[in-house]
Amino acid sequence: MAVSKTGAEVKTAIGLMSGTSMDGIDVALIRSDGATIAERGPFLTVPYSPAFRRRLADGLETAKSIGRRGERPGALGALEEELTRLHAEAVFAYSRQSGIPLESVDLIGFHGQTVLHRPEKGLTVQIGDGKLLASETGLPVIHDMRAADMEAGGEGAPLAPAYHRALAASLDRPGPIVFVNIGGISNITLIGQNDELEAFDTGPGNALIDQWVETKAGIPFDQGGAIASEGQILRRLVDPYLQNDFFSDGSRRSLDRNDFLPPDPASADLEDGARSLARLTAEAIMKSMRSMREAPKTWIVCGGGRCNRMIMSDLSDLAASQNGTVLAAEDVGLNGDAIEAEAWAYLAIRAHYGLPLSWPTTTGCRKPVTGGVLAKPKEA
Ligand SMILES: Nc1ncnc2c1ncn2[C@@H]1O[C@H](COP(=O)(O)OP(=O)(O)OP(=O)(O)O)[C@@H](O)[C@H]1O
Ligand SMILES: CC(=O)N[C@H]1[C@@H]2OC[C@@H](O2)[C@@H](O)[C@@H]1O[C@H](C)C(=O)O
Repeated sequence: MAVSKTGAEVKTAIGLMSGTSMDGIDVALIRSDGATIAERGPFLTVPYSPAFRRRLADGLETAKSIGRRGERPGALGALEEELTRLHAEAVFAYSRQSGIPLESVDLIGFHGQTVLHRPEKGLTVQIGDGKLLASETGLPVIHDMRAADMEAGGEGAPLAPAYHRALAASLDRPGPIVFVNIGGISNITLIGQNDELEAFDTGPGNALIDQWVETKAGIPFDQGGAIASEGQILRRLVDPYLQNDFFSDGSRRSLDRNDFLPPDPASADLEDGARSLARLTAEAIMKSMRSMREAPKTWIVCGGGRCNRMIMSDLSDLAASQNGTVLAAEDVGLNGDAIEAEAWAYLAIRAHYGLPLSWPTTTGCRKPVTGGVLAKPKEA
């Protein structure tokens, strides 16, 4: 039995993330005592079929009518069951492909799929049946990690900051360090010189770009930013988004996928739209950063948006004006696709030890709060 410097036993957890891009299930593994990272395991992504992605998109529409987090109107209950079974299959595929036996795993950290996030109403809904996943995999599952934070007055997101801080501690880079996750929505975590955290969502990530290129050209995303690289920035597209109250009133720190909607398809050609929306992602990050107490020296970008070279070059130029250096996660030895799934594994271990998952400066909760609901597999 491995015991860490803090005296707590090192646990092995698999993390499962289905993010706002709704492109598939990310699977990762972490060994930790809930504080330091002892090991990061291999990573697997299991893409959803186009048909399942469409059902998830329909599920987001259906979920708009939810008033309490347990409600599952229409086909949402059936979707939840199928999503959970796909997660169980992803766990088995991960074990098979990595050669890691499930008997060596202590816990699963299960995010599920966010179908509605209305923090102003104290409502966040992730579909994903923890009990079913526990019985399918035979492993204890920690799920519903956003709920306790909301009950403590937080917005239920972002929760990855605890893990970003643990990663920052393992890197030999000048601080302050900021982690920038560019998924469907973008979010950041600043780790200050004294290890204090400041975190929030910053606006659209790739979701608007994905919707734009899908509508205009029938393709799911702008690979490498190739389409954007052929276009011009249209301020008439970018600026109205930056006028959104989210950036000025400071009352919200987290976003729903539907808080920002794509431009009218007739408003620009394919390339100019993609270029303008890539610019928007970078400018929204910078605009949100202005409220930070310290200017970061090292920027580490994770999530699929780091593969869009136009987002990365815009962000690099904007950060350079404040003496910041922008790096992709891979430049510092991390896997930029794996970080959110790793975070859910790490958070499961923290939840197991009753350690905080969120703080007033990350989600707006009243005091540091742990979370997660444990679902145990039935005794054989
Ligand atoms: N090679 C690539 N080039 C450009 N963009 C890419 C590439 N690969 C992925 N992306 C973008 O990244 C998105 C997926 O990112 P990611 O998996 O980080 O999001 P997510 O985890 O679903 O979202 P969130 O972090 O908001 O929950 C895709 O929808 C696509 O827009
Ligand atoms: C409610 C919800 O699912 N929020 C997600 C979403 O995707 C990115 C951003 O918005 C972030 O706030 C969060 O996910 C990450 C993993 C988090 O909680 O840190």
